[in-house]
Amino acid sequence: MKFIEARTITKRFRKNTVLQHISLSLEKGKIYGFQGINGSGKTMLFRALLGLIQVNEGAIYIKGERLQRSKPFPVRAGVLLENPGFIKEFTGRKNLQLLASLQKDTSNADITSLLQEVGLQPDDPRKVKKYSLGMKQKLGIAQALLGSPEFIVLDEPTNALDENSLTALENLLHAYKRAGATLCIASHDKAFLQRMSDQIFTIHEGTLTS
Ligand SMILES: Nc1ncnc2c1ncn2[C@@H]1O[C@H](COP(=O)(O)OP(=O)(O)OP(=O)(O)O)[C@@H](O)[C@H]1O
Repeated sequence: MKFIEARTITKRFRKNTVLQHISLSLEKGKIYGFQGINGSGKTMLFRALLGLIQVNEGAIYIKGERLQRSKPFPVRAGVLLENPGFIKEFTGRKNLQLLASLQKDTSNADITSLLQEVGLQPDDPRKVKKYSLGMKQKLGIAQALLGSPEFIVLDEPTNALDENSLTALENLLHAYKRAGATLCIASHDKAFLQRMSDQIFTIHEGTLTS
């Protein structure tokens, strides 16, 4: 069974068609790259696959189950979309602890290792409002990976990362893949996408090609 299947989905905002008859089929334990110019529809496609927007036509299936607004999302998903939400008055750890409290099976030790894995100091006393851009990006990635989700969606995860942090991110994402996660990654960094992806899709004006 496919992990995710989109069958001829179309999304329109009034007369503007932002996704056009997109079909795709994603397998478990693979990394899929998405490239395309600004405004081509990458984020919109991610929102649709996550059930965050309702499509006008077509359907999306996760592990064979049709996505429906009335039902909870069928698998645990971790998401980094533009402008991740943090509570800026809290430390990075406290932000993750808050999220983890919604998940029964994420311990403090898990949070410590995750912070280390993304390249943040687990006991950094600074509040997030004092974080640099790259640190916020790392915390956003940690939020997406918290609780080892089966489905990981990352929009521009390399933004603001230095060279060493980029290498660490690549290793980390490969580890999640080896553990069986399915990843969708949008990036303007072609070399990064080439290194990471089992398959790369290109989106152009809401239409998908591979
Ligand atoms: N809420 C909205 N209402 C109407 N149109 C929208 C809305 N959000 C995005 N769009 C339009 O949908 C299209 C696709 O946008 P999307 O954010 O998916 O692009 P993208 O490929 O992720 O771009 P970027 O590389 O800049 O992140 C664009 O034409 C955009 O203007």
